[in-house]
Amino acid sequence: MSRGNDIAAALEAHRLSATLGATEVLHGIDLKLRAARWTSIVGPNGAGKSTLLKALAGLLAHRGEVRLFGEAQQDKVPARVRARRLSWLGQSGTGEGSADDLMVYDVAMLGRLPHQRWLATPGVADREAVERALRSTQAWDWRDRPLGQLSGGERQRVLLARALAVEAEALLMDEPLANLDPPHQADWMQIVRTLVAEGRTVISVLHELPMALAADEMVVMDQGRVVHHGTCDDPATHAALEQVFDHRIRVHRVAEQWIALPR
Ligand SMILES: Nc1ncnc2c1ncn2[C@@H]1O[C@H](COP(=O)(O)OP(=O)(O)OP(=O)(O)O)[C@@H](O)[C@H]1O
Repeated sequence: MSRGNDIAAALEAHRLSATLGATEVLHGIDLKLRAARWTSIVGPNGAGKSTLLKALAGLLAHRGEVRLFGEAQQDKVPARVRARRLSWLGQSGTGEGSADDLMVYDVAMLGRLPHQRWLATPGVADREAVERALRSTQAWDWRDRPLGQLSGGERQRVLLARALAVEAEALLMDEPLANLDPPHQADWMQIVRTLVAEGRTVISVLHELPMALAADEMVVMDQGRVVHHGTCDDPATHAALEQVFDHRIRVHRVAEQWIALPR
């Protein structure tokens, strides 16, 4: 179920379906994701979370409609304008191999491309945005190292910095915590809270349920459908979460946060 219609939406899906190979993996999804909120998307392996995120980001052919801040792709919004409004962090290791020879600084600077004129050199605003982003993920000290020489978690922090450097209104992240150690997971959550406090919208696919439950809202998926969309402190959201994981987990309140324990 989607939440009410009286809210400012950052992203909306109407009857969204997607087919991969010969298989339909998203089946007519209707969804309205609030602006200036952090929404987590959760569900079992193969539920369609990454596919939904890619379709919302405009990275995947689909049927139905996706609206970004009220504008449909069919409205012919120029790609560069869209790229300034929506930033994407894909699953770790997918599509990044070709960046291995690039220096960390240059990888983060790629996030500024939507702001730069064709073949123009980066300006002061670009350099400042990149430094802010690399410092916020504690990757600044590696700025002169090639991406390919970093560990999985270090690399993830650089790719997060690239996504932050866009300074977009909406950030879509697919498993952003992959490879991050607990302190950097906590840092990621702090970064997300700061972004949301600035009025930005964050949508993240997460397997780490306690982190996912720290979001404002949760979209619970199963078998290519959204089976629930609600706030993270709503008992109905916890019930939906337990249901899609076959009641193999249970949501508890511990030290003023929600956690999910195996049962
Ligand atoms: N290229 C493809 N061709 C056919 N089916 C695909 C293809 N890619 C993915 N799928 C299927 O689409 C479904 C949804 O995949 P998706 O990656 O969106 O799931 P997910 O919820 O993100 O899973 P996970 O938690 O394992 O990352 C899965 O059943 C998957 O096997």
